Amino acid sequence: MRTVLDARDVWFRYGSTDALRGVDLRVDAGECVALLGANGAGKTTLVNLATGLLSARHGALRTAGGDPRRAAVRRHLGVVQQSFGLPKALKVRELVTGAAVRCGRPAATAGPVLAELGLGELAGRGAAELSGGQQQRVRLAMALVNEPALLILDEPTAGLDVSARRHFRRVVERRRAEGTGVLVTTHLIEEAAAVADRIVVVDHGAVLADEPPGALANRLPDRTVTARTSLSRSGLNRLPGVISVEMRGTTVRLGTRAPEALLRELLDADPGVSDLRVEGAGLEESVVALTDAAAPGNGTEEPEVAL
Ligand SMILES: Nc1ncnc2c1ncn2[C@@H]1O[C@H](COP(=O)(O)OP(=O)(O)OP(=O)(O)O)[C@@H](O)[C@H]1O
Repeated sequence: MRTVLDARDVWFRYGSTDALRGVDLRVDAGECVALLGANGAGKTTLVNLATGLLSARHGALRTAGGDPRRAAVRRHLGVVQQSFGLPKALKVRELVTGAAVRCGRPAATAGPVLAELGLGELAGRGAAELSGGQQQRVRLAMALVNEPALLILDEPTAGLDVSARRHFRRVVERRRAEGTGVLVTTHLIEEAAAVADRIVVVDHGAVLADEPPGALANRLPDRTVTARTSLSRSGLNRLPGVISVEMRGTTVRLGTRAPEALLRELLDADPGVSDLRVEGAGLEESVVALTDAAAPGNGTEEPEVAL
């Protein structure tokens, strides 16, 4: 299998902030990898390294064709980033045609891509006259028009409605079936699970997990039980069904996949427990679970987790 993104032991620092700390990441042709992390985890920094905007302080990063800092290599990339503003003076057709020509493709390649993305009727409109969702479709058209070996999508469906999101995914899926590798960043577990062959979880610039969605889901909590209790961290960790433990004073948040059984155990272990609440679990609990799992002693020791 051809590799279209290969990052090895990549480190990057802004001033005194280590944004990436020894990241390994690989995307093969025809594969979709989701980079999942909370705000500030390091996703955009990695994307900026993969698109040649930044240079790694240490480590090696190659995309299809070689070093993405070289313009000839970037021609094999398609990138969709919300922060990439569209020149307002240009019309949709000019934007997509321009993207094709800049990558050495005939201007005529724009037509089918505009049609595929439902932009045919908007082709004569100025970028300033488009809705946010329509602008995002234009960005995708510009990214696809050079038939990229690697498509990088940075939070691509943020702000899109359900049907636009579905359409966006279908278009990406089609390219993937044709052999394009896809790297998509998100902070939504559901989004990552819906689109990816593999999910790479990053936190504070380090990779916590790199697994297929099914395998990862079994290790992550889908509910949190919040309570006030006098039980210690190790006591809480020993309760059956506990996947993650966060303590804030006497309030604890327990990640689990079996909330009913855990509630029974908790009430048995501490009859004085109060303020019980069961809610859905999110990325924060997942990161705690993965951090705990990676810690010595499998998280059964007393030290506070770093969150
Ligand atoms: N230009 C910058 N100067 C200094 N620090 C920065 C800069 N850009 C990012 N950082 C820091 O680097 C770390 C990683 O940021 P990055 O933008 O890569 O995260 P992210 O996962 O993309 O977050 P988000 O989901 O909020 O976009 C954070 O601690 C952030 O504060």
